Amino acid sequence: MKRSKVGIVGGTGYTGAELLRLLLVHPHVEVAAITSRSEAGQKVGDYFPSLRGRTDLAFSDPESGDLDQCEIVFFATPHTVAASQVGALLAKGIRVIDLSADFRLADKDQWEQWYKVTHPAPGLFGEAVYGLPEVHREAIASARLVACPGCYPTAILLGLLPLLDQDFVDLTSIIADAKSGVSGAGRAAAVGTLLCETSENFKTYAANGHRHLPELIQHATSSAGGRPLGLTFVPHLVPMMRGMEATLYIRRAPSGTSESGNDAGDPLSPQAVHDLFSRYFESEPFVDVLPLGQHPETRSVKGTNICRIGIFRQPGDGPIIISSVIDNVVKGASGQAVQNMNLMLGLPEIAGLDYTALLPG
Ligand SMILES: NC(=O)C1=CN([C@@H]2O[C@H](COP(=O)(O)OP(=O)(O)OC[C@H]3O[C@@H](n4cnc5c(N)ncnc54)[C@H](OP(=O)(O)O)[C@@H]3O)[C@@H](O)[C@H]2O)C=CC1
Ligand SMILES: CC(=O)N[C@@H](CCC(=O)OP(=O)(O)O)C(=O)O
Repeated sequence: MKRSKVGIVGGTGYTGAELLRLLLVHPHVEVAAITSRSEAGQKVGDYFPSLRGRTDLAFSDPESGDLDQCEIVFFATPHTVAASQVGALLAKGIRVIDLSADFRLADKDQWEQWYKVTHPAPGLFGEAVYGLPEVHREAIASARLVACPGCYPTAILLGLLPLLDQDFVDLTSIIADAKSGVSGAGRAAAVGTLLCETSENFKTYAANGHRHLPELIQHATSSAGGRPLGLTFVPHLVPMMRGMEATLYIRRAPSGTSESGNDAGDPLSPQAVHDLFSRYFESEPFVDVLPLGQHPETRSVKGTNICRIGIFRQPGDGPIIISSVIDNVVKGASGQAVQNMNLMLGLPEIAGLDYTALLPG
């Protein structure tokens, strides 16, 4: 079978390197071009010793034209880079998967307010399909521009989805308490991610409003059929390299029944919520709903494209508690991008993504 040619813009960053790790052993595609401004001409295997012997590719300059041979190009670049460059690729019939936030929001003014810069491609607003396969699988398959979700929205939305269109849930009081490994900040991040700054330390950041908040609200509201949604989202930085955990607190709608959470017939009992999640994700290859009472761990998904979910409730009529874990660099970025690519190329969705986490890892 002929392999489809794919290219990567931003090959020296964390998500670019992770795309390489996944794509160089993918059975149906060939990485034909990978760009870096700073390392153009350098052999990929010399730059990343982990990839020695896996490829003869060298980084090329983004302006070299090497991407033109590709059927699909990934942008693993900071915000605004994809928006500046995708127009030219789309005009040549090349499909694009953007890992950055350039096309995740529907409203240009809102995007500019949160990203504090003028959007370089206003004409492409509304064009991209949001690359969360669990919601938009069919649209992704035929899309020419896919906007991969942020890592926090991936973990949080997957933990909320089955509940969003349920009348018994109070959508106005959801709390998402999320923690990310340091790699989430990218390789180019400076002092804030140094070992001395992050080890033996734990902190909130962007508690006044993280830029993933409008992305979360937009896509959760859409899955809730437009019902108004109130979400408090606070991210934390934890001293580990990879991994993300989101603890979600979801309360009963004021009009809902208020019997004890364990009563038969109570839609907010742990068993009922577990049944709902199990049915919802039954045929999803990358979402694993744990048996009741089991706590998901980030190390159980490290290096994999899996989102693992646990469901809990404390005695009384308190909130349902969902714990959702992903590897921020895989399901939160590059793995999800490959999952989207598989859909776009009509390949099995799990092709090149069937990994098990390292333990210990
Ligand atoms: N890290 C993570 O867990 C996640 C990251 N993301 C998003 O994915 C994108 C990439 O993130 P990450 O890999 O962490 O970032 P890094 O900072 O690690 O890498 C960025 C890459 O982009 C290249 N680059 C920078 N500026 C330009 C430019 N103007 N033109 C072309 N290439 C450029 C850099 O190479 P060079 O300078 O050599 O050209 C480098 O290879 C970001 O938008 C990020 O927000 C999304 C989800 C999770
Ligand atoms: C730990 C850390 O700093 N994480 C990043 C999120 C990474 C990500 O998904 O961001 P994009 O929306 O930029 O793609 C942050 O909070 O800004």
